[in-house]
Amino acid sequence: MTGSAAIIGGGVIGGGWAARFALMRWEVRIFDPDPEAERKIGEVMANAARVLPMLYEAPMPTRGAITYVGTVAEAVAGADWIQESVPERLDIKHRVIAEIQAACSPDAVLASSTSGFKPSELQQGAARSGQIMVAHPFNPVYLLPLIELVPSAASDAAIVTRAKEILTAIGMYPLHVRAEIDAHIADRFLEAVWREALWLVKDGIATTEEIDNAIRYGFGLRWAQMGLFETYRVAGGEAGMRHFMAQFGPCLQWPWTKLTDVPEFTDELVDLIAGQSDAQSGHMGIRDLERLRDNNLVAILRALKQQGAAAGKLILDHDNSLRASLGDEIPLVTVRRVVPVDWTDINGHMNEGRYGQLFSDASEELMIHIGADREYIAAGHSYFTAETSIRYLAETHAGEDIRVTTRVALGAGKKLKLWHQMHRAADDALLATCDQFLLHVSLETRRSCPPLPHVAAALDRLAAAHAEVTA
Ligand SMILES: NC(=O)C1=CN([C@@H]2O[C@H](COP(=O)(O)OP(=O)(O)OC[C@H]3O[C@@H](n4cnc5c(N)ncnc54)[C@H](O)[C@@H]3O)[C@@H](O)[C@H]2O)C=CC1
Ligand SMILES: C[N+](C)(C)CC(=O)CC(=O)[O-]
Repeated sequence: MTGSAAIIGGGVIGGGWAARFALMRWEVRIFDPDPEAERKIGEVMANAARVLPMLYEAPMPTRGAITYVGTVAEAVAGADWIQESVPERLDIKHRVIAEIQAACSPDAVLASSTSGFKPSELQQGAARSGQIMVAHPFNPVYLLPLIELVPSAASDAAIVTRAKEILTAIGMYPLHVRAEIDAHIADRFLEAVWREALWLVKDGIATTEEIDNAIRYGFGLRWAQMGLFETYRVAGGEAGMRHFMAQFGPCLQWPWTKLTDVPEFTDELVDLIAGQSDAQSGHMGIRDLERLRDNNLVAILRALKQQGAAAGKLILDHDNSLRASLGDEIPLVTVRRVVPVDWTDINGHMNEGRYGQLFSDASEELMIHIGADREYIAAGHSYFTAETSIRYLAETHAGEDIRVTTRVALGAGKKLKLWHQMHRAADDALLATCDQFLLHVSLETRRSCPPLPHVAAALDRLAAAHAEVTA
């Protein structure tokens, strides 16, 4: 699914939305009065274009065009999705929504990135409340899939359903917040943690760095994969959640929490926190920190994807939906993808083991093409690799767009010989070649045997076509 998106307000969050939509093939128009907006969004886009494709094994869709326009009306005319990401002030949001509704289609989704306002507050005085809802993202919007989708009672159910479909199609996870509440679900949670952290710094119990370490070396890792309740269920041992609550429930009466009590945000507290934060991370620029954060997120998300867990499961499903079946071009393009950060080694280039993986992926794609697919394997037949010879011809780096092409050099009886070539998309440089010999096997006897007739016939056709071109 694709369409056109209007981004109103192109700061940290609007820029992230623009990148997410454009990288998923949407045409994007942006309005932001800041004369620096184009430069800033360009930098967000560069970050996003480097890392988002690393989450996928499938080739990314063709990138949608991004256009900067001079008025809200130009941005929203004909747009299917309008994302308001102006500063967190209700008066500004009301003014901007009025301007948007004067020029947009009544059927368009009009979503706000607001961290705290309820949709009914945004709808006050609106020309058409039905199309307005909250779609609250998380920074960086181009990597983190969660969107808190919050309609009010006045929101149009059909438009909300469409909003969910669009978000899913661009790889996001719309969490439908059923009852509107200030700061939705996740920001209430973040605020609670933030308040406790402020107290701990103010009272001199911990520094900003010690608090960050308390999160990232421990429970922060658990939260990314199981969240809060599932984590605690496991912590209850064999007796599960009931036992956990019996043991820890009463503690809430103890002085363990100051959550209802807000520390005064004095200049002194701001100086204390800002000073500690400078001491902790001031040696790195914001862009360096963003890069570090993005690389770590890619590695975590890819690990979760490998396990089919939490946000990784979502990316896996989205990846599968982006996969296209092979055409009949010669040679066949069997892999088209971006090299992820977690594939590099101590030399800063792609580890040699990953070449093997890529050529193996290419063979699997070819197997699917000739009918030796999952069903065929489930029925007890497959190909095993017997010999591989790889030549590494040039360095390959994280973030590079690569493709593998495959020719059938021999397809006779149980023998299959493939010739793979790996190229960098940017300059067509030949990066590596692979000579691979496979044998058709019975998964029952684990011994070689001829393929079933339909696979043999498909292989014959492909081998003949490839031989013709090579001759
Ligand atoms: N920064 C964050 O971590 C998150 C922020 N949000 C929400 O996203 C919204 C935007 O926040 P940020 O991007 O952080 O702010 P920001 O300050 O980075 O960006 C706001 C942008 O709006 C532009 N702007 C101001 N008036 C405008 C107008 N009348 N029309 C169009 N553009 C206008 C500004 O020039 C600026 O580029 C807020 O509602 C915020 O609560 C949501 C999730 C996370
Ligand atoms: C601090 N914040 C309220 C703007 C945070 C968010 O809204 C979500 C996030 O990305 O942490």
